[in-house]
Amino acid sequence: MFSRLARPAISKCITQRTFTTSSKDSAKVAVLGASGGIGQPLSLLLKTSPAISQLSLYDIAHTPGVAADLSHIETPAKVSGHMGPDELDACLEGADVVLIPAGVPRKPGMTRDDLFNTNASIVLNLAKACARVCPNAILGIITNPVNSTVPIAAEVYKKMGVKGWEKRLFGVTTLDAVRANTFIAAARGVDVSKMGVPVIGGHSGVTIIPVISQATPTVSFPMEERKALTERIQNAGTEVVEAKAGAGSATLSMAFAAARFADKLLEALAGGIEQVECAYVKSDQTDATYFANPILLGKNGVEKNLGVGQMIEYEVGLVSAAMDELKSNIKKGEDFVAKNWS
Ligand SMILES: NC(=O)c1ccc[n+]([C@@H]2O[C@H](COP(=O)([O-])OP(=O)(O)OC[C@H]3O[C@@H](n4cnc5c(N)ncnc54)[C@H](O)[C@@H]3O)[C@@H](O)[C@H]2O)c1
Ligand SMILES: O=C(O)C[C@H](O)C(=O)O
Repeated sequence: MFSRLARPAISKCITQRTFTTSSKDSAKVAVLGASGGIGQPLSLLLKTSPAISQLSLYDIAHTPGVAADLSHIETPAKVSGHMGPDELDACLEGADVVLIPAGVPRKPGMTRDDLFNTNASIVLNLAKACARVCPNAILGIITNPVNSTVPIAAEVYKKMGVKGWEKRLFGVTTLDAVRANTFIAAARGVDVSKMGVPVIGGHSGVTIIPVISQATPTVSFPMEERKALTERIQNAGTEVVEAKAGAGSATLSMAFAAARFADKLLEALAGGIEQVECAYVKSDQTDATYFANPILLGKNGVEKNLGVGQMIEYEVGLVSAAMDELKSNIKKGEDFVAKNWS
């Protein structure tokens, strides 16, 4: 019942930042929403990446200050700050990777879907600019609700005739795996830097599905404890929102997660060692047309979708329970672009 997949290890801590590629492969990375709670610590972590030669920061506010501050750090990446729509194209020109944490976060009592009305149009407009200025860049969307904002960006790319976007568009769900690794390693006293737990599905409530039966190293739990851990991982975002009591949602752990995703992506794009990370992508693995599971990253983005793998009955039930919400979130994003396209 507890079968595991033969696939490269999913978890590698950012503190083990080992790049096999040389600086000549250095990339331009753009962060849209760079002055925010996620944007600032994420930009800090990216500034320390040996794989980045140019860090280009965009926001509607405060970017000159954030860029000036980061530019004093004694690492090679050159930093530029761009503020307001007139400077968006300059930020994106020549970008290899664009990370988008622009948009409003939750307050206590809200669901991620409650952010749709504000964040959908932000992502639509930013995706339009990316499709026009850097259509071949890899796009990593952090803005919630991820289950819907990724389909929004996809519809924009389709409408603007961008080819091959399916390999380059990612919903960044790395934080779910980071949390699963942390909680499960702690529950079993395992070295967290060696823990790898795939988290599949989407990025909200029941659509977050930790596949504990595929954890490496193997861990075993009685069913009650397995359920409790699963629910804690599903509700971890809300745990932070409530603890911050109106001051936003996860920012520091999210910045760590997005930087880890970027590290792996940049290593893979430069032709280094193959990397695996769970991410929410265009998918034919289930009935949902977008689905997160382990992805083999390569020179062009998605090298291979590694699929959901074998699961125990409990986890199969979690996938079934997620389907209605996931499909409706996807449709909501697609319908939004259809109704608001101009
Ligand atoms: N994918 C995940 O796992 C995950 C985790 C945590 C948070 N999030 C989401 O990330 C988003 C950002 O969270 P935060 O805590 O950084 O919020 P924040 O409010 O601290 O920062 C958001 C930033 O976006 C900027 N912004 C707003 N509209 C913009 C636009 N049109 N163009 C460029 N920038 C714009 C704001 O000026 C601000 O600096 C939220 O939607 C949140 O729900 C996702
Ligand atoms: O919970 C949130 O609203 C932010 C983010 O999606 C998270 O999982 O922390």
